[in-house]
Amino acid sequence: MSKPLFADVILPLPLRDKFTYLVPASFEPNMKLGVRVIVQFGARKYFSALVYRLHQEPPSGDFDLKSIDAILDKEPIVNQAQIIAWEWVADYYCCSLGEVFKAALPSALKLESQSNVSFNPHFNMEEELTGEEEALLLMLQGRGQANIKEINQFLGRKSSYATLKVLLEKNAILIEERLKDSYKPKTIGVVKLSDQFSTPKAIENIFEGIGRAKKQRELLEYFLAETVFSEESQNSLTKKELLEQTGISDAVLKVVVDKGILTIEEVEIGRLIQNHTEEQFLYELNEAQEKALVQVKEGFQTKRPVLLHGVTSSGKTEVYIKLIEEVLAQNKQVLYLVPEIGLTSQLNNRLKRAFGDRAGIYHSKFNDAERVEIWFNILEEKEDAYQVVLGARSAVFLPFKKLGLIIVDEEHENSYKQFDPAPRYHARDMAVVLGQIHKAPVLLGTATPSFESYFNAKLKKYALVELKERFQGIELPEIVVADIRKATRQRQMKSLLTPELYDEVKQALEKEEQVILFQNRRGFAPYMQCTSCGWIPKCQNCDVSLTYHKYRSSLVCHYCGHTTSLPDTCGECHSDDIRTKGYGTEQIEEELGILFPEARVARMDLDTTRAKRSFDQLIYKFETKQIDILVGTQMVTKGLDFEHVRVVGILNADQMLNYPDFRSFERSFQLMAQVSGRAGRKNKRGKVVIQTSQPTHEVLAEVASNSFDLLFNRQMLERKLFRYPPYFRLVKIVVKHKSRERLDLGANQLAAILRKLFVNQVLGPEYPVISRVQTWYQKEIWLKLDKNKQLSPAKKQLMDVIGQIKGLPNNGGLIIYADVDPM
Ligand SMILES: Nc1ncnc2c1ncn2[C@@H]1O[C@H](COP(=O)(O)OP(=O)(O)OP(=O)(O)O)[C@@H](O)[C@H]1O
Ligand SMILES: [Zn+2]
Repeated sequence: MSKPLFADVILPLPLRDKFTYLVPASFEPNMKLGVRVIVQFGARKYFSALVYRLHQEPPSGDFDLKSIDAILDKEPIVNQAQIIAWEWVADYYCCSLGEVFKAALPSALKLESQSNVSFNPHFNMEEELTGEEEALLLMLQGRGQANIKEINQFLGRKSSYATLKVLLEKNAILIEERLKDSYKPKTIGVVKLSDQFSTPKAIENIFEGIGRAKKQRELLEYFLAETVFSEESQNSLTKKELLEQTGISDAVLKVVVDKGILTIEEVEIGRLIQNHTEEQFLYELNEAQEKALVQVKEGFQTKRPVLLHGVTSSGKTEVYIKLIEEVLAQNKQVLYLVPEIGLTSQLNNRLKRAFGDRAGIYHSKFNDAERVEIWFNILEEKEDAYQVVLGARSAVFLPFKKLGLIIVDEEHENSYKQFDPAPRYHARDMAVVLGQIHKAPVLLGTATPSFESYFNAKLKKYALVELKERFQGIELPEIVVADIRKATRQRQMKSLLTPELYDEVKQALEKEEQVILFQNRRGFAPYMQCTSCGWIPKCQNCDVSLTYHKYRSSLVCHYCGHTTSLPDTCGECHSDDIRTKGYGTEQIEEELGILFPEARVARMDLDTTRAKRSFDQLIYKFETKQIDILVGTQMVTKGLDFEHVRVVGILNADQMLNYPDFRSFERSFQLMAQVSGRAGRKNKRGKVVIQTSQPTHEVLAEVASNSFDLLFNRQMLERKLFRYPPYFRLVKIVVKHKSRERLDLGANQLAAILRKLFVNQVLGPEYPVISRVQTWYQKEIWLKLDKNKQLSPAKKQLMDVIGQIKGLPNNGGLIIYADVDPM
């Protein structure tokens, strides 16, 4: 007898280990790395797990070794390069492979015990069944589908898996129904003559069956005229065309079908081939771009990532497009990352113009079926697979096989970092790793580099290429700093606008030019306050004030969504004089309507862009000048390319500059330079007005003179002194508990052990700016690790300590996780 085979599988759980199962002998021939299997875990739970390793070493320990219950895939659904990347993510970001697995796969490819079970329509009814099996099948047939819990209830058992397994083997049910269901290929109805009318002779008698039914006759006549009697003599019409052209109802067609004259067949069509786009043209690069292109390629030769630092509107995108063209010519794939979904539609149009249907988008707002289809297209290298994938963060997990180039646009953006849940990965850094795995060049592009990347360039870990001029040689916008306090003192404020900004907006409108106004607060007012006692309405679940949203006339928590109506009286002193404080985008929009009644104003923030296409619609309207002034949060700042924007206003720079974080100056600079960069991109120089009550702030002077190096050098001294990135590596350890006392206890225990191990590299525990979110109190401990020392052992120690603390009695209900390179 041959030795038994074992499979180590990855379960979609935050557990650190791999789990070993026995492969039943009958499964052995079909067992492969990278296929999904159904396994039992714990007493009652079933999961789809991924086969990670196959071997013949029996696991040690005398526990009850379970077998694999079913194999879900014929072929692997992930490739080897992906697994290597996952291992890196799990190791570097201190999480389990299971968590990476969970994040990487479109959810339709993960089924858990909630999965739906349904009756298999192809089931052979002659098959012998027990009474219970039959009852269950009847139930499934009647209801269409049921989840495992419902089936347990139906059978009156804790676990019905044994029964399901038998039915699965008999081909009576589909467990992967949720997968099949959402991944069902899209079909269209095609109408044909039924077989008995396949000869011309038979057609002569075709109307006999119709009799005098007028509508049926009309329908059939049209069908015949367009098919057998037409010049092209095609043999079918789509149902849609037939009904639309004749204006006859579906019911009439059904009668003709029931009479056995016509048949309708459902034919699969690719879901993604929606609008075909022809490749049109590529722009010729100008001299500066051409030079940058050559330098980028030289950088690639050295096998290092290249940082392309080009001012806003210098034409970086066109340089990328040229590079992509060359990679496609070698028949390789390109991954083009952008920090936000909102950016994909403008860019996609530019890519389609150059590469037609070879370019396409992938991101998390797509529905499951679309994502699965893209996944398999790429995995199986199908004909209509995108060769250029434009995507947000999650696109790094696609099953690429032959990546020839990775572009990370706006590489400085924080939204590349996943905040919650694990894996808390940074897509830019993962792109660099993917580049190593695939031996593919990596290009990071931005007008305002992150300090991390710029530092890497200074250390020659990255090659640096610069583009210092705007395309067409238009000067960068003129930046004016406007003093809010002075204007208020002199009573010159026009509502929320300083006279400087008001005048610029007014002039722009007169000349039919466009304006962007930026304020990083949505809602009407960030908070309300009682004028007599100072009381501020706060969220019941979080330690934050509630934001006033006027259009909903309610107070909303931006951390947990908790919504309440407006208070009539103060919660403390019962005074009825409660006023709004500060202002968000909603208020600016309203005020502009009063200041410039003739202007068309629109707002772009989370509240106005929830619907799937709303963002694209706003951009389209602004592009086509149906909007004069666009008010928005950071959504308006990045990457967008508009022709007619002349004026950009930053309503309040103080909030950014005063934010308590070691990166706040770096971020303020990036944000202000980026939003300014939307002005004067074509034809004429733009103008930017920054409103502030600290007009002499050095960061503002640096933004105004576009002195990135000045800011960088100054800030880097501080980073070194206070041991912050990019000199040191940070790990933030977040501890949460519903009880404040238990949190304090657990956090202190953890910090004490960490101090023993890491001595003076430990900071905290401390409450972060917001000490309670969604009813959880939270504290943070920070590790500052030496970059030149091995990180892996330190992280392993850390994870061990975390496990140890969680396991202590009294620490139930404590959540602890590590966030490596927190943003
Ligand atoms: N060689 C070229 N020929 C024609 N048009 C060009 C060329 N290069 C750039 N442009 C146009 O100039 C504008 C700005 O270029 P692009 O959007 O590529 O700049 P960018 O450097 O990516 O800017 P940002 O950093 O602000 O996103 C675009 O409308 C682009 O189409
Ligand atoms: Zn809240």
